[in-house]
Amino acid sequence: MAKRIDVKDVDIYYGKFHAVEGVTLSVPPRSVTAFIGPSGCGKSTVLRTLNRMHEVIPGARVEGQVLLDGEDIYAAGVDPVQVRRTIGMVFQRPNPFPTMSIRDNVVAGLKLAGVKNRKKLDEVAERALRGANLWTEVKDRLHKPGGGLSGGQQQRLCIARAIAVRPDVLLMDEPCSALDPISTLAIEDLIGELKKDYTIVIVTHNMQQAARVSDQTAFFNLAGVGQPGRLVELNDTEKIFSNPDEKATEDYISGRFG
Ligand SMILES: Nc1ncnc2c1ncn2[C@@H]1O[C@H](COP(=O)(O)OP(=O)(O)OP(=O)(O)O)[C@@H](O)[C@H]1O
Repeated sequence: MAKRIDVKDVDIYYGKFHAVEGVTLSVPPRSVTAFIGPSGCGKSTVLRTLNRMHEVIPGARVEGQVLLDGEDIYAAGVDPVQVRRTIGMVFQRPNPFPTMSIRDNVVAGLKLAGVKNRKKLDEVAERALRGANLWTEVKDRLHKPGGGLSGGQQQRLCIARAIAVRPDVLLMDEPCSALDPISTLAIEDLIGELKKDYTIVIVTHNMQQAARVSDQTAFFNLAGVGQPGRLVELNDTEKIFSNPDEKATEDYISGRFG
């Protein structure tokens, strides 16, 4: 079930380095939000704090609140592993387990959670692969290794793996940057389908992609070298790309900056 995300006054540090300052934003359920901005402004850093993935980086630290349907994911007693199951993530480079079968890749999370029933696992694998628009391409080779698929198929396999555990939110960190244009379009179409069921946040360097897939766009920027990244503007995607409120946004999207 798609849920709403509210980020409230979040600051993010890597050790002593203040990477991101004062970010407040909301992501409605069943919508796509794109994060855009120049390299190093903190897009991936903010994305990772939405499911506590930054905690795997030594020294990374967050101040502020991230609420999932009003519940603070950083509250005492909240299990980060559970948070990451509820808020799934797809990375820049497709990262299936290469020697594991396609079917086992998809249900890896469920198996880890102790689900053993073969029929149930087969059902989930089919549902997730259909959801990721990959079923017809792989249904006759489910027991072949995931590493044998094309890059675009591998990325859809990773999306299937993410949705197999029925998350509420899907985070995507430049999911098409390693893909060719045809595979990119397949993923973009898929994002359009998935937003009927999920809340989606996508980091992208490709502004046309942000314009094509997202409902709202967040533009991040740096005030200067060595300064923390900040959220400059969050608005409807149509407005960001036609008549943004901030001059810095307009300069960036019109190519006068970055
Ligand atoms: N693991 C890390 N350890 C230390 N500093 C980091 C780490 N990851 C990112 N940073 C720093 O935090 C800042 C924000 O980086 P981040 O990767 O979030 O930016 P980004 O906007 O996603 O950039 P890009 O578009 O190039 O991927 C940068 O100054 C970066 O060097």
